[in-house]
Amino acid sequence: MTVELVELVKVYGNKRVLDGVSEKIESGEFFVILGPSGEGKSTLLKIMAGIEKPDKGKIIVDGVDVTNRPPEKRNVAMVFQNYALYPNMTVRDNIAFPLKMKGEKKEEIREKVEKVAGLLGISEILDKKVTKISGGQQQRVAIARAIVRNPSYYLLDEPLSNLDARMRTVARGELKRIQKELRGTFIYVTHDQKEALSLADRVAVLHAGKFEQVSKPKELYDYPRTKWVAEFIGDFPMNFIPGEVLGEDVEEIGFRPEWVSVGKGNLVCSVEAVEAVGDSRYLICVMKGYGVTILSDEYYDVGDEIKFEITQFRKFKNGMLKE
Ligand SMILES: Nc1ncnc2c1ncn2[C@@H]1O[C@H](COP(=O)(O)OP(=O)(O)OP(=O)(O)O)[C@@H](O)[C@H]1O
Repeated sequence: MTVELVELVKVYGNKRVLDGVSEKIESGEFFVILGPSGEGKSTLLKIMAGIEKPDKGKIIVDGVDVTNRPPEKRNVAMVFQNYALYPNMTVRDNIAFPLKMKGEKKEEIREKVEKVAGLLGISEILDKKVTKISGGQQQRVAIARAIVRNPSYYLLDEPLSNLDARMRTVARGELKRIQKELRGTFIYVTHDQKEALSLADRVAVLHAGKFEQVSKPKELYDYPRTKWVAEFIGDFPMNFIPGEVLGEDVEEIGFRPEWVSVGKGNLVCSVEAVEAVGDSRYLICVMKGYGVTILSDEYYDVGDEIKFEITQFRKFKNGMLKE
């Protein structure tokens, strides 16, 4: 199902949390909404769910205006950060619950629950109480319960945030697989840019009440449309220096820490701090009075002077990519 956001506006008190958000989310797309805390991601998701009403704008699902429909009339699956399972029930009964509420037949329920449990790899624990399974398993039960109704679209609000770092990486891969198998339209909210880049078909960066950029992950990383996006995406922000420092006739030059070749070239900087990540080192340096971070495979120490050249860069003017 396609989900169309049309000029959505939401105001709380005197704060315009959403200030005209528009985008068409395609059927079967894994669409990630990314932004720092407090930018209105959850508000946007709640509007899509029908829990909150927009002050202006519309939500169109497969051509039908659902803006004024309550959640139960939208056939939408929701998985939130603080999913609540029914603690006194088994895994099976938790997953079956929404189907029972709909009055489906016992045999049908059984079939559907077993199918979705297989998809999520929790068939073995169906008859355990949810209080007797791990956090990661509980997370899957919550996802299973949300998807068992075969909804039109899926809304996920940081559903992996309760897992530890390693489990999260595994769970991401699984979620992507499930989405492909279901051919579902997944709309996923996170503040974690790594998560966004690894999961999404397209990422929408929410900033100042608008989608500042909607792009495929690689394009978002390589061609950020604004300086704000360039600094928000990446383990380290993109470096910015005035164009004239490099002899370029443009206001600012932006380059990522890895868009350099260290040990050659005619630029020189001095190392102020070193941050090791795996096999590589981020060298936090000063060049002609400007702070730059560059990635190096070689070992350098604080105080070293190093030569480098920039292998690719982007031009920016007034905070916008100039192309
Ligand atoms: N019901 C409400 N009443 C008043 N203000 C609200 C309400 N819900 C959210 N806000 C405010 O709207 C802004 C956006 O909140 P929202 O939860 O949507 O952000 P978020 O991007 O999801 O952040 P986080 O990642 O921290 O959850 C915040 O400033 C928040 O305080």
